[in-house]
Amino acid sequence: MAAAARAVIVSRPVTFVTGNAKKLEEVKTILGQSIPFQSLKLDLPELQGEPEEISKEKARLAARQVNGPVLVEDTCLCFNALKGLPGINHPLHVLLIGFFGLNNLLMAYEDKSAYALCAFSFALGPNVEPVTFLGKTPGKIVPARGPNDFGWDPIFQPDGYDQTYAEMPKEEKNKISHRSRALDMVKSHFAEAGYNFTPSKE
Ligand SMILES: O=c1nc[nH]c2c1ncn2[C@H]1C[C@H](O)[C@@H](COP(=O)(O)OP(=O)(O)OP(=O)(O)O)O1
Ligand SMILES: [Mg+2]
Repeated sequence: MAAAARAVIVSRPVTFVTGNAKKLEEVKTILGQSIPFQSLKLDLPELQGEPEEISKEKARLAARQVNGPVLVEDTCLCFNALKGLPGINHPLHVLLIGFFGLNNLLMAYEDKSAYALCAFSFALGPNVEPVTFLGKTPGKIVPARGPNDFGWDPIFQPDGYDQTYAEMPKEEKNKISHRSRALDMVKSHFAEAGYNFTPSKE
């Protein structure tokens, strides 16, 4: 990718707004030193609607509160048998808390295929329209296998793998995950725009 003609100096670090420690851990690993950022937990509404719209509105709300550049993220599983439901922040997500609930939910359907969806939005500030990046990883829902320490990782087996997200080494998940695919687009966008953010002290 061609480097931006000139750097755009931004005198604030990027704030990644999340309350989810596991998500933050993955984002830190995936971004490494490529984008300096700090993290912050804010009490934002869990909006309903289309992924892009939910994500953009979350970024607008976050940018207003932070009064600076923000990155926000929403993730969900989408089942093809249910035409993409539950989707981001859908009330059906309570079923995901118990894998039994989820496996029962799909019991009636032959089609166990699903995709992990990640929406990142970046807003340069409170008065700048956010840009959104969607990352998707296709796979299927299986009975839980592997450590149970991050959401639905034990029940999602990406296509082309015989391990669930939970069973595979972290580096492997981070190579193919919905999150890393979306972050690749974020990185390209930052490189093209030539953003040069002031590193955080975190
Ligand atoms: O890679 C993942 N692998 C497995 N499970 C995951 C993943 N990523 C998110 N999850 C789970 C966490 C949460 O129970 C639900 C909705 O995620 P999501 O609404 O984006 O997260 P959240 O509300 O905890 O954090 P935030 O403060 O960033 O909105 O999916
Ligand atoms: Mg959330």
